[in-house]
Amino acid sequence: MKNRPFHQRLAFALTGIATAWRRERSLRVQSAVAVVALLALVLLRASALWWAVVVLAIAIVITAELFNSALEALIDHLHPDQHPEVGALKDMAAAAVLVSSIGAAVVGALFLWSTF
Ligand SMILES: Nc1ncnc2c1ncn2[C@@H]1O[C@H](COP(=O)(O)OP(=O)(O)OP(=O)(O)O)[C@@H](O)[C@H]1O
Repeated sequence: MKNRPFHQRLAFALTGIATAWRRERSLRVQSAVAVVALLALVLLRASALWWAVVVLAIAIVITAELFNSALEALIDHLHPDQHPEVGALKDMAAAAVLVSSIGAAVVGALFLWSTF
């Protein structure tokens, strides 16, 4: 059913996060790195602008990982057999996580470089 109330759609999204958290080790590792980055912002008294950039970088990585996980689950469900196109699709989805992670690493390096 379309156009459900906001609280129901929020519950669906939170369930999605919980499912990905249980299934995906990568998401748990990325979240741990994100917590370390946020702690660094607190300890090094980062400016509001750095908070905004780092939080955005974290959100992009987590979002890419959630899409990657959802796409992998969908592909495996619809097409459990081996196929070169399935491999290519999964590799492209994984590339999205890699690109966003490199961007986040650059943001982290620039923050540390500008602080010390
Ligand atoms: N059904 C398939 N057919 C062909 N190649 C596949 C298939 N499933 C996976 N592969 C190939 O094997 C690689 C690893 O696949 P897998 O599903 O384990 O992804 P992963 O990146 O290890 O998953 P995760 O992101 O959860 O760690 C893929 O990148 C892809 O190249």
